[in-house]
Amino acid sequence: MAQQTIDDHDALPELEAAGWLHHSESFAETSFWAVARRLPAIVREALALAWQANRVDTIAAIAFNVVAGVATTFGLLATSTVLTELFAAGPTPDRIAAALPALVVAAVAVSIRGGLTIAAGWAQARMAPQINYAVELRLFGATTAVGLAAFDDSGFAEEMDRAKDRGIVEAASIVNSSVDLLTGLVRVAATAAAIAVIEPILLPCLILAAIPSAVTAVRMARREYLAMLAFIGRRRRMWLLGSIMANRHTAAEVRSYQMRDFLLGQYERIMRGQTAAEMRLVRAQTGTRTVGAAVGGLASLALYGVLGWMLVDGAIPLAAAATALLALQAAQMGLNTAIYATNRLYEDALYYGDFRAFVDRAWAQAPEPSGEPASDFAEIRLDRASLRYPDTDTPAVDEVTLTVRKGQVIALVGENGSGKSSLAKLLAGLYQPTGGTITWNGVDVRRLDPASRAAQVAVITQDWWKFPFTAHQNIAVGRGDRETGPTVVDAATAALAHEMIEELPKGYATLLNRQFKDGHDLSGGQWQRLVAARGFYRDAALLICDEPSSALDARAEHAMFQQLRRRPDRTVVLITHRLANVRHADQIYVLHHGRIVQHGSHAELVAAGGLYQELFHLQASGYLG
Ligand SMILES: Nc1ncnc2c1ncn2[C@@H]1O[C@H](COP(=O)(O)OP(=O)(O)OP(=O)(O)O)[C@@H](O)[C@H]1O
Repeated sequence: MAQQTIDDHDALPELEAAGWLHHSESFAETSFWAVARRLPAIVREALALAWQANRVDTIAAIAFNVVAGVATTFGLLATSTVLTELFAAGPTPDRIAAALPALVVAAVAVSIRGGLTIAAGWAQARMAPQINYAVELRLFGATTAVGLAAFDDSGFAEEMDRAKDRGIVEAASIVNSSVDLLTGLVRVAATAAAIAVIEPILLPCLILAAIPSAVTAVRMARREYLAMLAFIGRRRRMWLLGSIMANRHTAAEVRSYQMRDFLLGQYERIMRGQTAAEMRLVRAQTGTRTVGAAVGGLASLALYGVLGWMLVDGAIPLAAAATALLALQAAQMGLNTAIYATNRLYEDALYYGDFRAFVDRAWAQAPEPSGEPASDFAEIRLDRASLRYPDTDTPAVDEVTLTVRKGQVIALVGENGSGKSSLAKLLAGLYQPTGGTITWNGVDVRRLDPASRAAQVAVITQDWWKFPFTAHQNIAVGRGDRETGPTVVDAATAALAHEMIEELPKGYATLLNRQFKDGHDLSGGQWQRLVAARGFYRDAALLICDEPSSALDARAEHAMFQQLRRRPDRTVVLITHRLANVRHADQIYVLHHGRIVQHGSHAELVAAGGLYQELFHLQASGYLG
């Protein structure tokens, strides 16, 4: 038989662009003119952003640039007077003496312009950190508010990455580019004013000469952005592979399964495609730049040709022609600044647009903070409640009807994938049902304020995260606003975690992450005790425990289930595969393919026969001789 390789099974399928990206693509396909039309709105938006960050700096950056522009006009006009006086007939000392006042004005104007430009740059540079501050808070405010269901959309994670990686940076950048654009335009206007005074016909020629550069700049920005969209799937895959190959948590598995060749091979294959695509982009951009520069050069040549022709023709005196030349050069520099800023602004605005769209969409998927406050928990009832995840054919929870009352211990059991965790998430309010209803003390949960309901629920999840906080913080985050109730030590003691924490190098103050100095890691079971302590610390009326003992040793498991016994003021919903631990539950629900197929007490279910009895006997037989 031929040897099978991992690639035979397409181990890493292509990562397709997600649905969330479509909006950005259609925007990116807009034309040059559409962009030009959008430009004022982008600038307005950038200024609003700057205004929110710091009004004084915003006003300073704009005002200093405008006044510097006015100084430029005066400088040029003064230069024109200087040249006229110098080129006039008469003895040289007289000519110099006549030019002197204008020379002083020109020198003062240049000094003022230089000083103001530095001051404007200072104000502009101050804005970036302040904008970053505001925008980062805005992003993470949204990512933490969005409902859990949003994370089931593959595009959400992708767009979140982009908003985080590029969107934040671009916010400060669009402000910068907008101020640069204004600066460039002010310079052009200032020099144009001087040109208009000296020789108006040169003005339209100047504008015509600038068109090739503008078109080139926008073309290049569009192509860059579209390429980024096309690259994103590949880059994401490279990032995923890179994080497997250079990660402390994966290092052991990568070595024990000897995955090195496979991972490097996959990386190389993707990298090859990516490198080729980036080279193609560089070639295309250089082509566009070359054509743009050639056409732009010819246009400038034509402009100077017009000036030369006017001079030869006697339509313009020599002094005016010399000043016009200076003004044209200054105007072209201003135009270049403006065009370069437009180019950056266009590209940055595309990224920033993604960021904004992401934040808006995330907020649209955040639970409404309105609704009536949830009264103290007495009963939660599911009536034919279903949960179907996006893009799945079958519901994970299928028309489940059950009631959980205060003081009860309820168990959910069933084989892998039968829907236990999904049902627990519905009970916890992490998802809204996609069918049927859920009522909390008789009120439809959709009418309740989500935060007041969540405050009464604690979930000890199956797939917890190792938060890089201290041991104390890892427990205390269970309820950040604790005023009464158990202390962190009480909760740790209940979860059999206290002694283990005391033995850490800095006890409760030990940082639980090896990637930082003096950081420490825990074993799987030790982490699980800490996670349970967090759940106990939350001290909620409805405690949902999803496989809380999967990594615990026999003693810790025993202690854990002692803690989970019936208490009149608390309700426990317990998910476990170790059926010995659910014997004392008031009601056991057996799930299969998302449906409740049996329910009753342990004795009733064992006596009834069926799935529960089968699973229980299978497990029990392991303990018998
Ligand atoms: N976020 C999700 N998106 C899409 N499908 C999901 C998601 N989470 C779970 N599922 C699917 O829903 C079904 C039920 O999963 P669930 O995690 O609720 O099962 P479970 O009974 O808790 O399993 P286990 O005993 O293995 O923990 C499974 O088919 C699973 O693949």
